[in-house]
Amino acid sequence: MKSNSHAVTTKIIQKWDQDLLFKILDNIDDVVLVLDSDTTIVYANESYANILGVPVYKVLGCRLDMIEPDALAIAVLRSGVASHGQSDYLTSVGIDTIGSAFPLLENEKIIGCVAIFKNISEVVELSRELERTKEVAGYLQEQLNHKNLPLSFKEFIGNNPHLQETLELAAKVAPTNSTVLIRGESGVGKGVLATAIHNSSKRKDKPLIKVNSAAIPETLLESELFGYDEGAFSGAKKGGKIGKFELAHGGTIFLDEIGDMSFSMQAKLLRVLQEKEVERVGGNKTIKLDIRVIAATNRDLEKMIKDGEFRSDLYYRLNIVPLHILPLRERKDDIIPLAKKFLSHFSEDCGENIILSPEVVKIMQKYEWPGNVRELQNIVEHACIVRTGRFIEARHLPAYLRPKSSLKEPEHRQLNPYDLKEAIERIERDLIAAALATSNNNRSVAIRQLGISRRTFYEKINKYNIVEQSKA
Ligand SMILES: Nc1ncnc2c1ncn2[C@@H]1O[C@H](COP(=O)(O)OP(=O)(O)OP(=O)(O)O)[C@@H](O)[C@H]1O
Repeated sequence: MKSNSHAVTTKIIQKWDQDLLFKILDNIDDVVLVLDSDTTIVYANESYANILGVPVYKVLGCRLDMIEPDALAIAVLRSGVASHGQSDYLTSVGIDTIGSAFPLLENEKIIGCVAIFKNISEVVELSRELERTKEVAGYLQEQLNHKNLPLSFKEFIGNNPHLQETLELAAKVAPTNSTVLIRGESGVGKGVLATAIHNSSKRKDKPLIKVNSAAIPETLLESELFGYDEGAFSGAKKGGKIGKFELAHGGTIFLDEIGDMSFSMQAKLLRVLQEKEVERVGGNKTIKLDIRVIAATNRDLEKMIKDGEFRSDLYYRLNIVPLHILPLRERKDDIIPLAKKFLSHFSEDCGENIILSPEVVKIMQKYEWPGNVRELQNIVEHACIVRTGRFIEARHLPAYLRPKSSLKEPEHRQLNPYDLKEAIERIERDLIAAALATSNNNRSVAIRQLGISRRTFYEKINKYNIVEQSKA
């Protein structure tokens, strides 16, 4: 079949000689390269010279393993196995290529290799541009998700759809004077949400007074909340003391941990909320109040009512607009954006761009976060302090978060700090993981940053078992 098609060609072209063949090869856009068995370049067409930027005669006779030791053609020459449609990065000239290579055999012996490939740097650049555009689109989408939310809500990080619903409802109720009850586990951001609501209300220029009912001893809570008059009790300050309710006049009072308030205190609080006036302890004057109430709790108030621990009348008074913030384990999509937000604070402080390694991303996504966002924030802060370079690695996390294998390592084998091979491997592994993390898992960008060939890159990610994460 092949000899037939050649026969037809020779009929059309009468003078079939080497010059003509070379002219044809020089006029095609793809690079054609012929190597002999020791990788010496025995033929290169004009396209190759164009890529290199030097005339062909300068490369003829040169050994490719000296110019481009990781080139696909060399691997084909050594293995004897042809390769088709394979992409390759030419480190010496900094271009991405795609092509094929096949060995030349004579008496079953490899005597050389032919490589045909094209420069796809423009395509790679376009795909990189596409990646960048996607990133921008993602960012704009994020902005759009927040489009209905007032500016003060931008501080509240989280794109989880359920969370967004909560934020939208919060934004709707914010400009009103309605009482809001924020529910959610400890550390989910109830305080942050209360601040966002206050800051987007008409009261934003007036005080937001926070009271943590669980942190104030029962005996002091009443006077803390309502204030006292001089001589109200032994040890009372001269001139009395203004209470938190009075302080919040014109603004908002945030009653945190409302479920931890004693039953008798609940009755006093209810009276103040109903009457909208307060009487200082030991005083006989009522003080009119203009306040907005935001309460929060991590307790199961409904169960507490059943158990006789929480007053149902106060519950109904507070539960006018309930807002529930999901625990972090139920909105895992928010973990990395939150971690990045905290990282950006530390990065700003130290003037460095601190980055999470892919392994850390994986660990964070897997973990259940019983302490919610507060725990995440603490862990990021801890890691930023103990890290030595720009990258946060698993070893910078608290021991309870680290994978067992990395904890066990020192027990099983004594690390020799002078073992050069091990040290180089460690650095290689860390750099590749870091390059992937910084490039958002864009392999081409990572390869370029690392300055290694695509093949070497793949060999190494297999060798070190580096697992890329979904884009953070
Ligand atoms: N969505 C969020 N965006 C940014 N920071 C957040 C977010 N949620 C929580 N945080 C941060 O996490 C920490 C804990 O938040 P916050 O105090 O509001 O939680 P909480 O639910 O009120 O906790 P507790 O019930 O223990 O009072 C704070 O430092 C806060 O800045």
